[in-house]
Amino acid sequence: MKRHDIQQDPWKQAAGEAAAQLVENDMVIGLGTGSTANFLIQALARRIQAGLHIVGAIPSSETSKTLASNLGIPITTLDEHQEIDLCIDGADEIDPQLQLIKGGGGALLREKIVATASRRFVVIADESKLVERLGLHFPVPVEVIPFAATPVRRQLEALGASVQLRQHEGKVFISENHNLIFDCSFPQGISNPAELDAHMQQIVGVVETGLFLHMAQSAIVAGPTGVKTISPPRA
Ligand SMILES: O=C(CO)[C@H](O)[C@H](O)COP(=O)(O)O
Repeated sequence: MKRHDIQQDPWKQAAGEAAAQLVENDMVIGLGTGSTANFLIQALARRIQAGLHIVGAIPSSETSKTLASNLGIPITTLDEHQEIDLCIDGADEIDPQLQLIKGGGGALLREKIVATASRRFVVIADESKLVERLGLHFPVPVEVIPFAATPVRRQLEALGASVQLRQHEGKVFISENHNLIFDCSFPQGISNPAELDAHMQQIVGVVETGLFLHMAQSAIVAGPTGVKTISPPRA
C-alpha cells in the first residue's frame, strides 16, 4: 500500500540532508524508516566520514539498521542508551499541529518506541505530506496481534474505520514484530485524532497505532520553493 513517488525524491533528499545538519558530536540518534529517512541516513554517514562523532544510532527498523551500518554509522540499542538526544523520521501525513500519521512502511511500533525515547523528535518530509486534516488521504496503520485479528477488526470498524489487512507482494504483510497491520481509512478525515487514538489503544490486541500526536517538536519540509522548518502553534 505504500506509495513512493520518485518525483518527490529531490525534496525528500533536501529535507533529509537539512535534518542531518542538526546532529551534533556525541549524540545518540534515533533513525527513522522510509525513503526520506534513507536520505537522512546517507547524509549522516557522509558527516561521520567527514569527522562527526556520534555515540551511536538506534534504527527503527532492520532496513534502516542495515543501511546505516553498511554506511559506517555506529549502531547502538535502547538497552545501552535509554535516552536518545534526537530522533529524525519521515511521515505519511503532517497536520498544522504537527500531528502525524506514520507507518506506511510498517515500522510504526519501533518508530514510536524510538520517538518516545527521544528528547527531541524532528519529522522530515516533502511538502506533499502536509495536510489540513489527518486521514483524508492516508489510512491510519494499526499494528495488531494476529491471534486477535477478527475481534480487533470488528472493533475498529465499530469506530467508523474501513479496515484493510495490509498485503505486500501478494502476501499478508507481517511486521518486524511478527504482527499484522490493519490500514484504517476514514473517508471524511479524522475530526479528533486524540479521541480516535485513545479508543483504538483500548482495544485488546491492538499493539500500537500510527497516530503520532504532539510528539514532533518541528518538521523540516522541502518543496519547489526550498526547505522550511515548521513548529507547532503554541497551545
Ligand atoms: O512511517 C514510516 C514507515 O513506517 C515512514 O516514515 C513514512 O511511511 C514515510 O515514508 P517515506 O519517507 O518513504 O515517504
